[in-house]
Amino acid sequence: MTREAAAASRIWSVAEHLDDILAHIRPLEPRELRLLDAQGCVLTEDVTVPVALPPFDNSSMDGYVVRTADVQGASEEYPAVLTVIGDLAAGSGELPTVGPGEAARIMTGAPLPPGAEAVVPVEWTDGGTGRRPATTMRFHSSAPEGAGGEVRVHRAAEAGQHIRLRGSDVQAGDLALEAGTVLGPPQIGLLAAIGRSTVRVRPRPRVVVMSTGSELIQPGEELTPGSIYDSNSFALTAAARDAGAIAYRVGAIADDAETLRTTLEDQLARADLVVTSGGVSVGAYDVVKETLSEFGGRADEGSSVAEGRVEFRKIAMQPGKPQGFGRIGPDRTPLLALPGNPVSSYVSFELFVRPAIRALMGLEPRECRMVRARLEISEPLTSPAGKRQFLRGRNEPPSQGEAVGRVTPVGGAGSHLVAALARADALIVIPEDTTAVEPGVELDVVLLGSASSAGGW
Ligand SMILES: Nc1nc2c(c(=O)[nH]1)N[C@H]1C(S)=C(S)[C@@H](COP(=O)(O)OP(=O)(O)OC[C@H]3O[C@@H](n4cnc5c(N)ncnc54)[C@H](O)[C@@H]3O)O[C@H]1N2
Ligand code: MOO
Repeated sequence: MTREAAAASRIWSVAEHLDDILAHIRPLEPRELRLLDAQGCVLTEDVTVPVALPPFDNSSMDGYVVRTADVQGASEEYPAVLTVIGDLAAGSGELPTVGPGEAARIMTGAPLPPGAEAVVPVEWTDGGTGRRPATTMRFHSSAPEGAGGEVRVHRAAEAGQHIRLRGSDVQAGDLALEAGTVLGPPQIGLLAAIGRSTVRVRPRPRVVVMSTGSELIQPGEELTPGSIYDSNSFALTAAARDAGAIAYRVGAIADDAETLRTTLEDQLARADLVVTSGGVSVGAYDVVKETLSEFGGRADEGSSVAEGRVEFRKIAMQPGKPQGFGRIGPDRTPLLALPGNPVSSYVSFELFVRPAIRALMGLEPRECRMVRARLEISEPLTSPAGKRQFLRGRNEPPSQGEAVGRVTPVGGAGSHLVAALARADALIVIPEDTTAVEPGVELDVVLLGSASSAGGW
């Protein structure tokens, strides 16, 4: 038997196919990116703090800076009466010295002037009005003569009260973020706070999504007899973005080997990963299989994948049985060829493409949002022997007192059921050796897409 024939007759498990894909994917080389372009990416450098945060002692309240001795024992009945010598706003440069019997108005974040020992919030004073305790402050002037007048302080303050000390967040030389950190919003905020404008990360992979099939019409155009709208290129591009990639959608390519080959050659220039849909089963027009089995192939020894060819396999799963994987072109760009049935291609994305994108980003590829749930059905279900079945379902988390949640199938097992897929938020996993499932049985459930990252409020 030829190697191709042997490969074609072998049935791969879901795990074997994924293992093979991941064994042939290396994380992308790190690059220096601007902060917002690095969102969701893995940091590849240890980032140290160049200057302390906060960079200077500053007020945590709008109020007055005082010397503690001046306000000792102060009360509403016997207020401490202080002369106001100026205004300090956040960003103030020149600072007046606060002497005995003096105070300066200060805003949150403004630097502490010399002589000041504590901040009394404006609510502890009359706000300079000579009346009842104040609730707000009005702008005066940074000039001492403009700030004017007196303030009555109604409460004592301890040294350091309402003051944020220089370096109380991080000190110069501290490790701000360790290599390996995934940059979410707070990490990007910290990098900006310490003055970094760019950072070294593994970039988002560029994923080219191509659907194939002469029957495909782009949404917005007229359907002709026998044609259908190309939905896979949209679903897969959206899924690639959802997984963190920069995704390029290439509209449907006709079932023509030459067109497919030249389009692929063009697209390889901007691809870290290529995803195709359709043309991988045994039909007469399955050009993806025909074209890619040969694409960039070399006659040397080793596996097809190492040679820069795409190998087509049968996976013990439903939907998603026919799959192709290989590395093509001069850079040996990984390519996953997914089956054309819309549910099959989307399920294949979640099982194989999402981990591949994560691997390229340097993230843990197999991080799977899996929960256990009890199956809510009225009649027993059957499942094909020897295949792992992924039924679409709606998942409900456990109610109070329940150990596991519930999952209800949506639509049937048919891999053309896009409307049911759009109502689903989970895949119900029926193991290979299970051919019948009873109501109430507990099963693994894969939570789909970004729905799974919702916080547990
Ligand atoms: N004799 C056999 N026939 C089939 C087998 C088999 O083993 N023996 N496998 C079936 C399975 S399982 C699947 S899955 C499909 C895979 O087919 P292809 O990857 O070759 O895909 P196509 O034939 O191109 O299309 C299948 C189906 O999906 C529709 N489609 C394709 N692309 C899109 C798109 N971009 N948007 C929306 N819908 C799309 C297409 O019109 C077909 O209806 O093969 C089975 N057959
Ligand atoms: O992938 Mo087919 O069963 O996977 O429709």
